[in-house]
Amino acid sequence: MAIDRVAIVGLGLIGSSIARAIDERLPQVAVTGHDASDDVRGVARELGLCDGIVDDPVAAVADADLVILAVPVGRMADAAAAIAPGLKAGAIISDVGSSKAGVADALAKALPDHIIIPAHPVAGTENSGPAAGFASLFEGRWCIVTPGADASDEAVAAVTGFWQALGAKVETMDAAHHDMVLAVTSHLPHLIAYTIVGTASELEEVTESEVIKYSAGGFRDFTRIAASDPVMWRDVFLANKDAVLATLQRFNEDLTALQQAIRRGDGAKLEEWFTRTRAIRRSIIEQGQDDAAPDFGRKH
Ligand SMILES: NC(=O)c1ccc[n+]([C@@H]2O[C@H](COP(=O)([O-])OP(=O)(O)OC[C@H]3O[C@@H](n4cnc5c(N)ncnc54)[C@H](O)[C@@H]3O)[C@@H](O)[C@H]2O)c1
Ligand SMILES: O=C(O)C(=O)C[C@]1(C(=O)O)C=C[C@@H](O)C=C1
Repeated sequence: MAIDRVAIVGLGLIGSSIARAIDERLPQVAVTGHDASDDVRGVARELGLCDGIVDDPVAAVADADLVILAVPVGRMADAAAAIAPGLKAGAIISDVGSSKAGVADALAKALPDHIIIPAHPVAGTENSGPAAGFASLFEGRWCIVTPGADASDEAVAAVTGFWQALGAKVETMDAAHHDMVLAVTSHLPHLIAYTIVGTASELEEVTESEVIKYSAGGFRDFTRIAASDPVMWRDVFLANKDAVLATLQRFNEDLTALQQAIRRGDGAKLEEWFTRTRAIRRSIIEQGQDDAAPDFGRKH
């Protein structure tokens, strides 16, 4: 399945990064962009994103071999319904949503007669909008493709090849498994960051603004994550509710165990736990999966 024409629906951080990466790495591919927001379409035109930015979602996808929905998870169904009348026969519809099982169901309902191959580039930043994107975002990062049982090998290969061409490493897995793994590695960490920063800010009265003043180290790392897009993350937690709640239950139990160790003065327990987590961090670095310490000046 040749991909000569791509349509990107949603031109925020991820959609605009895909547009930039195609421009740099697949210049022969024609790209049409659409966003529901007039403002975003205006900025995308000013930035020169895509070969053309189209106001009408139906016109945006006409002739596309691959349509990528890069909208918040809770907006996937609307976006799919809006493009449905414009899709050509044989077009592949994909998405970049951070949770997969619910999105796959929504897309299958909205587009029952089309080829749907969901995907999730596990790469992003705390920023959003078309100006925040950059072409190298997917380089060396994982993209997880979650085809349904009836997906053709050809269509999966086309989406896999597309993401590899943008520099990503591709893994294929079941949507439910993806949602369990990402609940641990991405969704829970965001929930924890949102909690810590919110709690610290509520404690400002007690600490007389010292939280902000002395936020140089660990706390500052959490504030980067806690600055992530509120709408995107609202939708992720609502969509991946079961896996997040299961992971949170386990987290709460472990937190209680550490709380107990502190209360009982159980230094051995604390040291054993921290030694294990330090080893995990070091093995991530050895596997080359760390993109360095948080870079607050990262290109966006
Ligand atoms: N931000 C990340 O780190 C990251 C990483 C990987 C995947 N994702 C996923 O990518 C998707 C997009 O996230 P983002 O960070 O680019 O968000 P973003 O807020 O930067 O961009 C989303 C864009 O979608 C547009 N939009 C909303 N509803 C629409 C509709 N019905 N039709 C057309 N356009 C619509 C918005 O106007 C906005 O411009 C989300 O599903 C998110 O879960 C995000
Ligand atoms: O680096 C960040 O700022 C991110 O939060 C990126 C991150 C992640 O949790 O790893 C966030 C959401 C995604 O769906 C994929 C990637």
